[in-house]
Order: sequence, then C-alpha cells, then structure tokens
Amino acid sequence: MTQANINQDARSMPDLLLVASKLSKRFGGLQALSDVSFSICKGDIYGLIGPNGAGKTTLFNVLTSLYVPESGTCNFMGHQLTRLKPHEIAIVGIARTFQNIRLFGSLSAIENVMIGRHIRTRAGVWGAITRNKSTRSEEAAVEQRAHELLEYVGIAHRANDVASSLPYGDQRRLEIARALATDPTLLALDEPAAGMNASETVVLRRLIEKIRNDGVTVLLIEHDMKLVMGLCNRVLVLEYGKVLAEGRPAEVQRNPKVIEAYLGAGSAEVAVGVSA
Ligand SMILES: Nc1ncnc2c1ncn2[C@@H]1O[C@H](COP(=O)(O)OP(=O)(O)OP(=O)(O)O)[C@@H](O)[C@H]1O
Repeated sequence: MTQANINQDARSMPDLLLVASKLSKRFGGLQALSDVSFSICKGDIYGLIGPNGAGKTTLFNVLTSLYVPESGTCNFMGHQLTRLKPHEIAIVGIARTFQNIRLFGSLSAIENVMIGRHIRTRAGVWGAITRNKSTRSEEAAVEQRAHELLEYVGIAHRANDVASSLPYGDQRRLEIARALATDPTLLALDEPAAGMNASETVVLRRLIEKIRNDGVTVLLIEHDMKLVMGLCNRVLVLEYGKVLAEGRPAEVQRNPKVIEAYLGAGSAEVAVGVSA
C-alpha cells in the first residue's frame, strides 16, 4: 500500500481536497523530490517543513505547475495538476504567495489586488479597450472587492500607497490579499512570516486562522516552528526531497527522525517546536 493510500484511509475521503502521489522532481543530477505522497483535507492548515534545501519550494512549484515532475500525480478536486499550465492553477482554485515577495512595486496596493481579481472577471481585451458599460460596472465591482480584501488583511489604509513603499509585513499581507482575490479553495503560502517581527507574526497567525475559518484551506511553508506547530493541524516534513514524517504537530515534533534532522541525534524534543 502506498503512503497516499495510507493517508487517504486514515482521513475522511469526502474531505480530501488534494492528493499527491509519488511526486518526483530532478534538477540534473540532484533529486529534489523523491516519491512524495501526501493529502490535504478541506479546512486543513497544512504545514510543510524541512531543513534548508529539503525540497519545500520545489514541491510548491510542482503543485502550482511551475515545474513539471518526472513522475507522480497530483489530484486537486478532480483536476490533474501536473497537466495544467501555471495560469490554469488559479482558475481551478489554487492561489499562492512567493518566498521572495512578487508584487508590482510601482503600482498601488489596491491595483495589485485588482490584478489578482482579473482572472474572475468576464471582460476580455476588447472590453478593456472599449470600456463599455458592463466593463465599467465590472471594474467598479473589482475595485470594491479589492478594497474589502485590503480591509480583510488589515491594510486598507494603505490602498493608494505604492506597493514598494509599504513596510515588509504589509507587503506580505498585500500578497495574501492579491492571492485571495482569485477566490481560491486552497491558499499556498511560502514562508509568510519570513522577515516579520514577533508582533507581526502574531497578527499573521490570526489572519491565517481567519482565512481558514472563512472556508479557505491553507498550505504553509514556514521556518518559524512555533508558528507551524501552533497553527497547523497537520504537518509534512521533508528531508533531502523525501517524506521524513507526516501527521499531527504533536506527533511530528516527538518523532526522533524529525528531531535528528533538525538538531542532530540525541537532541531534546522540546527544541523542535512547542505549541504557541
Ligand atoms: N531551479 C533549480 N535548478 C536547480 N536546482 C534547484 C532548483 N530549484 C531548487 N533546486 C535545488 O533543489 C533542492 C531543493 O530546493 P528547494 O528550494 O525546493 O528547498 P527548500 O526546502 O525550499 O529550501 P529553503 O528552505 O532553503 O527555501 C536544493 O538542493 C536546491 O538547490
């Protein structure tokens, strides 16, 4: 029985949102992912952790079709993700943020969110050129929704500021607002707390919980172990591109293999992470 089968059996079938099975990705001679299998259920805040170079971002890139894996499948609500083009990922309901923030720096915060909303609008290029009545009303709705999303992530007062002028933490929240503008079913966040101070991280944690409580499933790469262990209900640990452990945070942080991977053999379990 494969690991994916085990995960499916252990967790309620109707709730499965994403099932990855034996995903492998190679860069030249480097095996970045080897037979990675896991599943995400609706309502999860699913953590993806592992030491530097473990393959976390590569896995994100495979899930969001930026990379084509050599082998393996990934089913998301009936869609085979490995067959989709990157722009189709948002259409099927997955949005992501990037480890290195990717905003349109010279555009305002609200314009950045409006761009994210564009995939859910009907107006084509012709509509944008002619700016007919229906296009104008659609644009007004897009702007309204973008305002709501800026408010939702707590930076509505920055709506007209140029994105590159925002403090780092606000830029991260703007990226989340832009991702949410696509109305995702699954939101994938690549190190959202990177560069944040302790109080910004607390605010971020509340935001991620709110997002999940409002019906969006979350996949999270994060190095902040306290955040991961306190926030996620399920954690996948990668090491050298392989699954080292998968399970509830309490199980994972007690797992001797995980402790060894992070800290070396014989280290105390407490150092792997504690619930916040
Ligand atoms: N485009 C690429 N070309 C060649 N090698 C790559 C590429 N992307 C990643 N790698 C290599 O694949 C391995 C996994 O990298 P990846 O960025 O997925 O790890 P990570 O777990 O996200 O690490 P970090 O926590 O440092 O971001 C590393 O050895 C990395 O150097």
